[in-house]
Amino acid sequence: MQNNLLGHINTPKELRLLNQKDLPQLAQELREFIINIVATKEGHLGASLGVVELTIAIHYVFDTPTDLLIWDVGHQAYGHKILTGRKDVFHTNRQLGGISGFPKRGESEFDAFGTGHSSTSISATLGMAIASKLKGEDKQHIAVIGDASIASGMSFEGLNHAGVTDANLLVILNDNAIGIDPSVGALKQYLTNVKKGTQRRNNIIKALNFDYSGPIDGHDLDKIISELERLKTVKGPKLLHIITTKGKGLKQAEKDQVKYHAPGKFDSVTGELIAKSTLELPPKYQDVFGHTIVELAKQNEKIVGITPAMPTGSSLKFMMDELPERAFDVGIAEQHAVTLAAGMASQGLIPFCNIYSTFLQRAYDQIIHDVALQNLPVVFCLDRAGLVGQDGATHHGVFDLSYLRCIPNLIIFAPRNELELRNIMYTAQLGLKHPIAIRYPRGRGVTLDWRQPYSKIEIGKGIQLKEGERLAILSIGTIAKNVSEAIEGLPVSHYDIRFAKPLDEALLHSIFKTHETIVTVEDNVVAGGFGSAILEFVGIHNYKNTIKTLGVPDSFVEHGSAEELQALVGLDVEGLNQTFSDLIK
Ligand SMILES: Cc1ncc(C[n+]2csc(CCOP(=O)(O)OP(=O)(O)O)c2C)c(N)n1
Ligand SMILES: CC(=O)[C@@H](O)[C@H](O)COP(=O)(O)O
Ligand SMILES: [Mg+2]
Repeated sequence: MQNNLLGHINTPKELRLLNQKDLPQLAQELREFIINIVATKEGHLGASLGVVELTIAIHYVFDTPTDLLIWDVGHQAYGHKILTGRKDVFHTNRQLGGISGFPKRGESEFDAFGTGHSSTSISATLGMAIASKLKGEDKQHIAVIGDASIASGMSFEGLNHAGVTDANLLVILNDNAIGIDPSVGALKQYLTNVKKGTQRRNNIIKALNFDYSGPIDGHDLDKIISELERLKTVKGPKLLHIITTKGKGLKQAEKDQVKYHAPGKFDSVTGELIAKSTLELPPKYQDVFGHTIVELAKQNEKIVGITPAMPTGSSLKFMMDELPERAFDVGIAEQHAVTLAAGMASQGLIPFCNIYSTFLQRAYDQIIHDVALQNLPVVFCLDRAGLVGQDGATHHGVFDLSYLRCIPNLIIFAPRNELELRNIMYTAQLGLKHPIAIRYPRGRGVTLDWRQPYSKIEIGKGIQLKEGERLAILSIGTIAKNVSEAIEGLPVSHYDIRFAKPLDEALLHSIFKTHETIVTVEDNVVAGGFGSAILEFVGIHNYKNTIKTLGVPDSFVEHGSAEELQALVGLDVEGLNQTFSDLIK
């Protein structure tokens, strides 16, 4: 047997020169390559390990990049990146200045479509197939989508459309029966029945006019290759159902698929996680949310919890474990999650709808039309607000203040620390007359002793944190920590305005009358965000003070650690200190 096949392969063209019998060895080498690098550099692991054979087979059979290949979400595309010219830079994956953790058009001609958010692949690939037809081009269009992502509404919109076209579209359903957390819903049950052969006659995919084949073993290279060769000759929309194991090839990753979705650092030989000491560290905001909702829900039976497919990430899992009948994982279905919450609120329940800030973008009309317009008191908990770090541009939660602030009826609050998060959750469940959005970041807070007695927060009230002269700094949310450190020793005032809406106008009037220069600080884009709200206030009241708005600039911020990215946009302690010091010179 030939040794070190991967070492000689940099492109799919070179891959296609291999003898098919050597491909299992290549699969083994590719797996080891991924494991070795992700073990130290971190990133998504299980999904890429599960599609190693599929990745090789697709590039072996199809003429990529002429044939167009789209990876849904894209967190499983590490093997694809390595086989398409990025092996030597793969160690820079997700790091500042390095390659992206997701497919990206600007990064490679093999990345036919940028992804990161799920369930876009069928629509995008169908669009490409229709474009090829109109342009008279003869090529293949392949979407690879997981069992959790295909259950999303957008995927069904794509399938529904594709089924009445003659588009040359191949959808490969990579069914490993898990998303990040175990897949949920009736479709999961349906797919299980298909696998058991009890659903042969009423095939949903066939009913949508697709040529359905499978299910086949997605780790059997010969089987996949021969099926892909056959499908290449079939006209119209086709769906190949393959069964794989998430984490395939690393024992621990196969066993604990949730943990090894993105495990952090681990031992590449044993697979054991490298434990970080969490002693004496403040809690994650997610865990504060998770424990607090359980505490509150035990006292208030109207409280329900909702997550679209992120129970572990959001820590709603704590409530799902303790109060399973009142906590709902609805799958990758942000739009449904929001309107479901609206329905519940219309009947007197108090839904805490926890959605990552970036994923809530998908449910924008539902927030306006179903929640705010009817003034239903849904409690939105927007996790991962601000710069999230290595997931990069697709995942930063830096738009929410802008996209929410223009919506009537909606209260928008950003806690400065864990206690504020607990207290606003406590306040919200006491009963609000409006919906509220509470935004907080990924990761740890600042307060070790965070389980303190609850106190009610007055809606629309900001607070002064430090008294100074001339310069007033107005911050919102957890960026207050950087501001506090940056102003140590400086004669400036610092206010935590807390509510982007409604603004504390009385406090603002007093600030504008006592300070010449005002600086706003937020970890949201400056366009339309908190600073813009202050500028609107200034315009309405005709203040002549000098105003400076600091935040994320009007461009997409790439990947890197959250600290590096904050520094990049001038929101780190040093950058803020420099700006403030210059202003009081
Ligand atoms: C719109 C959206 N919601 C949620 C997520 C978070 N997310 C990323 S991967 C994933 C699970 C995907 O599961 P599946 O499609 O089965 O792929 P697998 O990881 O099993 O390969 C989720 C929920 C996302 N990327 N996009
Ligand atoms: C691919 C994807 O969308 C998720 O896996 C995301 O990376 C999770 O982010 P957190 O690690 O912040 O939960
Ligand atoms: Mg899956």
